[in-house]
Formats: sequence, C-alpha cells, structure tokens
Amino acid sequence: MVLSSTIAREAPTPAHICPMDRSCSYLQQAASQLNLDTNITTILEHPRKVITVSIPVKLDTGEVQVLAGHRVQHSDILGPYKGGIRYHPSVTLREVSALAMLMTWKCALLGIPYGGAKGGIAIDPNQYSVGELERITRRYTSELIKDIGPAVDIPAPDMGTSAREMAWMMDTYSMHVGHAVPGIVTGKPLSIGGSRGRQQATGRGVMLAIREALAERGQSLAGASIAIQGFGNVGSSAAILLHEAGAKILAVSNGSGGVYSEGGLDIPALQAHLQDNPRQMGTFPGGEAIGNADLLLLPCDVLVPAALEDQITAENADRIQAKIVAEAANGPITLDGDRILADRGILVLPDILTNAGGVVVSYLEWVQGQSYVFWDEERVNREMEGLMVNAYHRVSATARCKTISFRLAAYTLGVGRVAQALSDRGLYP
Ligand SMILES: NC(=O)C1=CN([C@@H]2O[C@H](COP(=O)(O)OP(=O)(O)OC[C@H]3O[C@@H](n4cnc5c(N)ncnc54)[C@H](OP(=O)(O)O)[C@@H]3O)[C@@H](O)[C@H]2O)C=CC1
Ligand SMILES: O=C(O)CCC(=O)C(=O)O
Repeated sequence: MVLSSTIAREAPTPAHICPMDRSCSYLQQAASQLNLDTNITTILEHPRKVITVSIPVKLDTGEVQVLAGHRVQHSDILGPYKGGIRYHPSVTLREVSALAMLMTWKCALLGIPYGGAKGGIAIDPNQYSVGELERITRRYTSELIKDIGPAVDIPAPDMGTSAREMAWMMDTYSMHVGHAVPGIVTGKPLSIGGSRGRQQATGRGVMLAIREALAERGQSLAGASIAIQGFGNVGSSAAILLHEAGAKILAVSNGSGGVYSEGGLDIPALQAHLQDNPRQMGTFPGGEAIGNADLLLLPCDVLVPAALEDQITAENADRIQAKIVAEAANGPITLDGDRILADRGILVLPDILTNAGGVVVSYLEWVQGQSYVFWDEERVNREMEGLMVNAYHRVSATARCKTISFRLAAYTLGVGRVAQALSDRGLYP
C-alpha cells in the first residue's frame, strides 16, 4: 500500500496578521463607516477556530491518499456556525478562512440567527469515484465530529458538493451519536428532512436580486440581456429562472468553456444537450462556442459570475461592458477589480447579498426540521423572497443615504449587526 501525502503545505499565517486581505479590507471599510472601536474590528478580523484534519482515504486501486480537510469557524456571535463545504482543487486554508468570514456578514445581513463558517478539501471531485467520495466525506465528518452539531456548526453544500454529500455527513454524524440528527446539515435530500426549494434557492435569490436592481432602474427582467459564468448548482438555477422570467441569456459557461447566442440561448434545450453530452457546452447547436474570458467581456445588462473567485481583476475590469455585475459566486471580483468597476459606475450587487438565497433556505430547512412541520415549495419560496427583497432594499437605501457602494452598504449592515451583538454579549474584553 502506497502512502501518498497530499496534505497542502501552506505557509502558516502569523497569528497577529489577518490572513484574508479582501475580506479584511471590506471589514475595515465598514468599520470606518460605523466608527467601530478598533478592538472590536480586531476581534472580528480573526476566525474563532481554524481546524485542519488529515483524511486518509483508500482509493479503489488500493492506494492510500491523505487529504487535508479544513473547517474554519469565523464567528458564532449570532448563532451556530453556518456555511458550505467545498470540494475543489483551488481550496486552501486562506480561501476557506475568507469564505467563513463572508458567511458571518451574509447571515447577519439577512437577519438569520447564524454565525459564519466554511469547509473544504482540495480535490477535484470529478477525479474520484462515488465510493471514494463517500469514504472521503465520511472520514472528514468523523474527524470534525467534536466541532460540528445542530447547535454548534451546521455544514451545507458549496462548490463540488450537493445533497448527496450532506446525506453522508448526516448519516456519519448520526451513527456517532447513536440516533438520527437531521439538523446537523442543511441542503440534504427531502427523504431525510431536506427543504423543498433548497436546490434552486441560491439561483432564485440571484434572480430576485437582479430583478430588484433592474426594477430600481425602471427595467424588468423581460428582455434584459444576461451573461452567466458557471453552470453548476447556482449558475444553472439562475439561468433557468431568469430565462423563465423572459430574460435573454446571451451566454453561459462551465469549466470546459461556454456557449453564446446573440438572440438568447434556449436554456432548457441546453440542459437537455448537457444531459447527453456532459460538460460539452461548446458543442451545443443552439449557439457558438465562447471562452470564459470573453464571456465576461460581453456587452449586456447583467453579468453573473457564478463559478470561482477572482474572475474580474485589474486585468479585465476596465473592459467589462455589463451595466450590473451580480456576484452569484463568493468573491468573484478582486479588490482592484472592484475599485475599477466602481470608478466606471458599474453597479456591483455584492455576494453577501446576491447569493444569500441558499443560506436563507438552509435556515428555513432548519426551522422546518426543528418544528417537525414541512412546507410546500411555494411557501419556502415566498418566505425566502420576503427576506431577500427586504435585505436588497435595506442595502439599496443604505447605499443611497450614505452615498456608498452596495458592497459597503451590505457590509455596514452585516458587520454592524455582529458588532452590536458582540458588545451586547459582553465578549468585548
Ligand atoms: N451551492 C450553494 O448553495 C451556494 C454557492 N455559492 C457560490 O456559488 C459559486 C458556485 O457554486 P455552485 O454552483 O454550488 O458550484 P458547482 O460545483 O455546482 O458548480 C460550479 C460551476 O462552476 C464551473 N467552473 C469551475 N471552474 C470554472 C472556470 N474556471 N470557469 C468557468 N466556470 C467554472 C463548473 O464547471 P465544471 O462543472 O466544468 O467544473 C460548474 O459549472 C461558488 O462561488 C459558491 O461558493 C454561494 C452561495 C450558496
Ligand atoms: O446554505 C448554507 O448554509 C451555506 C451556503 C454557503 O456556503 C454560502 O452561502 O456561501
């Protein structure tokens, strides 16, 4: 048996330095708007707990790999830690830390009683069999068993994971404690206490944020031209819902490239094509192939990055032709890219608002589970829409009233709520 260690060897971050430049920069800007005591900001800059575990996994070949699994718990000031689990080759402890902090502000902005966390393993799930993925997920859960729980830390799907991984996590945790604990994860299958509407929830929230932003400009979704990077859970759900609302989806893409049609893509036909030809966007007969980099530069009403971080940077921000950029992904715009878009007057709908529909329905799943009463999809969608639209208009009103960007307005509302709770709870030393 060969032992191949694939544990990421990242340089350790000095304890006194905030490891997350972008997240900390936005936190600092919000702190300055709020006139926060610098000691409170210093506390909020640091994750409360950073966990890295070794995950030995026996591959189908008999070889053993040891993977590094991370879980970063940024804050539980407002409630249990909450956030997704990512399986993607680009996962690092730094990235997971930054994403955990985003979760704290997102939940606070939306007014849901959760803190923020994120987890991840640096693997390409496409390179592993289902059996291997199950063993990886179960061992990762086992290693985290003392740090997660329905009142402590509640994982959910993120890039590269889905209801399937949540079911494995729920089962592993339940076996450890000796009884079924559906509330240990959200985004799980309906059969074990999942919520109707969770799968499409993030994409639905993205559609709602775009709808509200266009409405404030006197435009409707019908006829709006939209380009979407990423066609996974979030990108494909947003594309379907925007298409159903009459928007013209000019282009979509995945890791293998994209497809473009000036007249708008037939999204259901594209989905059917992908069923038969997985990941082969470029061969869809209803459009022409387009690269991911060019998709970002298309002239359109709304550009929706719904894949990875750092897609809009100092290199391409001055060539973005969209009027609105809706951050469906977490962190798709770098700090420099953000400054350039702001200087050019392009409205950015920030991630902590735009993609919050997922965690909102995770919260609704948790509420249903706690009360043992499960709602129909119409009710779930209605409750989520209420919270999303309310948050959108609070952000928009704050941006208008303080003459600041939507991002800074969203951070000011999220950070302000956490800072208030921190000082009310007396955790401030
Ligand atoms: N799932 C959720 O509920 C939530 C997700 N998010 C965020 O949304 C984003 C997407 O997550 P999700 O949809 O769940 O992830 P998925 O794993 O379901 O989908 C990811 C998509 O991104 C594509 N992709 C990967 N690399 C690239 C690339 N270099 N260029 C273009 N596309 C690429 C993938 O293509 P391929 O299949 O070819 O690899 C796939 O279409 C992430 O930032 C995530 O954090 C935010 C809130 C909630
Ligand atoms: O649904 C959840 O709990 C978390 C979703 C998530 O990871 C995110 O919003 O980035």
